[in-house]
Formats: sequence, C-alpha cells, structure tokens
Amino acid sequence: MKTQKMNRDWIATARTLSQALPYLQRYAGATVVIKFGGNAMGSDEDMASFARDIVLMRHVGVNPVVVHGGGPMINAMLDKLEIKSDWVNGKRVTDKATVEVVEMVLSGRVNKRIVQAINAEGGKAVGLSGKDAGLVTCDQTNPDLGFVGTPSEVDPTILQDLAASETIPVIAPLGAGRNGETFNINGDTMAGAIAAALKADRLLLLTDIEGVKGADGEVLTELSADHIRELIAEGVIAGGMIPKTETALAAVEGGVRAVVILDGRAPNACLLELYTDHGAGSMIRA
Ligand SMILES: Nc1ncnc2c1ncn2[C@@H]1O[C@H](COP(=O)(O)OP(=O)(O)O)[C@@H](O)[C@H]1O
Ligand SMILES: CC(=O)N[C@@H](CCC(=O)OP(=O)(O)O)C(=O)O
Repeated sequence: MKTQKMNRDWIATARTLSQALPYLQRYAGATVVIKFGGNAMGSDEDMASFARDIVLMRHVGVNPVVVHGGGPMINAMLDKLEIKSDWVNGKRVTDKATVEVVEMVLSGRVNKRIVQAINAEGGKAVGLSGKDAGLVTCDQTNPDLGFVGTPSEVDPTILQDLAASETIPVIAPLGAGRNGETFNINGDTMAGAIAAALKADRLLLLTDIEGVKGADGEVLTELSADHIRELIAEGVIAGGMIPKTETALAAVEGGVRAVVILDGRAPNACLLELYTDHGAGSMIRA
C-alpha cells in the first residue's frame, strides 16, 4: 500500500469521482477491514454515506470487508421482549434466549440493512456471519458469560473468493461452536480476528468518538503498544475503549499493518482516513 495521500481540503472540494480517481487508485489491491459499530450507524443518511465510501473503495480496487456490531439494536429488541441483559468487561452475558435474539437482530435486520445500503449505492454486497462457509469457529470465552465466543479458527477462503468476484462481504459477529452452539462475539473482537486472518493492510474501528484520548482529553494520533498498556493501567482508557484498544494490539500482533480508531459519524470517515495527509483518529502500528 502506498503512503502518499491527498489532502483533506482537496477531498472536501472534489466535485467528481474522475478528479479523485488517480489518488484513490494508489490503494488498489489493499485489504481494508472496517468495523461498523451500532453507535456509528445512526440515521439512514449516515448509513448511505458509509455505503458510498465502501462502494468507492471497491471501485478503485480496494477489497473492503465490513464487520458490523449492533449492540443498541439488540438492546431495543431485548427490551421489547422483556429480556434483561448484564455486561461484564464490555461483553454481554448471553444465555440461550439472548443468543437467539442476538442472531435474529444482527444476522437479520442489521446485516441486511447494511447490505441493502451498499447495493443501493451501486455495490455488490453479500451478508454473512461467522457461521457461513466455516468462516469463524469459536470457543466459549468464559463460562460466566454463557454463549459468548472467542474466535479460535478463522478460515478466510470465502472472503478471498468474494474479493476475486468484487463482492463486498458484510459480516455479523456470530460464530459456530464445535458442538453446534451459536456464539455471540463482540464486534471489535470479530473484526480483529478477521483482519488478522486476512493480514489486512488496515483495520478501521469506527466508533462514536474522534479517537483515543489522553489524560488531558486530546486525541492521540499515534499510539504504541506500551503507551496503550500504560493508559489502561492509569484508567485513562476505560469502558468500551479497553476492548477496542486490546483488539487493536492483538490485530497488529496478528499481522495487520495498521489499526485506526476513528469517529464513524464524521462524513466520509473511511475515505478521509485512507486518502488524506492528516488521516483521522488514532493509529496503532505494528
Ligand atoms: N481514553 C479514551 N478515549 C476515548 N474514548 C474513551 C476513552 N476511555 C473510555 N472511552 C469511551 O469509550 C467509548 C467507545 O467505546 P464503545 O461505546 O464501546 O464504542 P462502540 O459502541 O462504538 O463499539 C467512547 O465513547 C468513550 O466514552
Ligand atoms: C459479546 C458481545 O457483547 N457482543 C455484542 C455484539 C454486538 C456488538 O459488538 O455491537 P457494537 O459494536 O454496536 O457494540 C453484543 O451482544 O452487543
């Protein structure tokens, strides 16, 4: 992947795709895994804007792989069904009834909404979960969490086949157990495992904040593994940012070239990260 980038103002004012194409083509052949979290999905317009970024990447020869979350949508359905949910270290305690709702919401409504949005923008997207074509096999993370899984084997063959036919995979974070169980996987964990299996050039973790912030509230644009561990120990990185930064560390250790944690609600978030000099958010490199 080439490193020279076009500047943010140029992107902002570019009127036509033909103007942008020479710059975008520098990334041809790169694999970019994008984790689209439930909090970053927002309105139909946000969804359409995300879909346009993904389609544009595909048109210029990037292989985008979308892994989504949908925590808020699961919460809404559990509330309707009057099923209570508890959380331990950023993971949903998942009993049998809950995992059925998780699969229904993520593989059903959320996955198809993203697939439809990408296809409406002219892409060719296909929805999957970790269960399809043996993509992700899981072990139980911890008996106290019930049907929460940690990916133990990832077979990316189906993703390579889809890339060869210019099809965009949209993956729900569920996996198969070795004894026929269905496991609920944290969306960041799933995206990290898939990015590592593909040795992706970039993993973009889209969230609802500009990036990882330091003790004074400033966004840290570059983060080393040691710095992340220090910030977690000091309590500066807390809550949902802990599994996100831990995913980033595991992904770079697993062979991903760079991970970026950025605000998915910003217009053209993915494109600005890839194609501007400034980039966006916080970058963690191997
Ligand atoms: N040091 C930090 N920098 C940025 N965000 C942090 C930090 N520590 C904790 N957070 C919290 O982590 C949140 C992102 O995690 P989470 O809500 O789980 O995201 P998502 O739902 O997008 O996966 C931020 O909105 C913020 O409240
Ligand atoms: C085990 C676990 O916690 N799974 C998550 C899966 C969805 C997810 O990760 O959604 P976001 O990315 O929108 O947070 C859950 O049940 O909410």
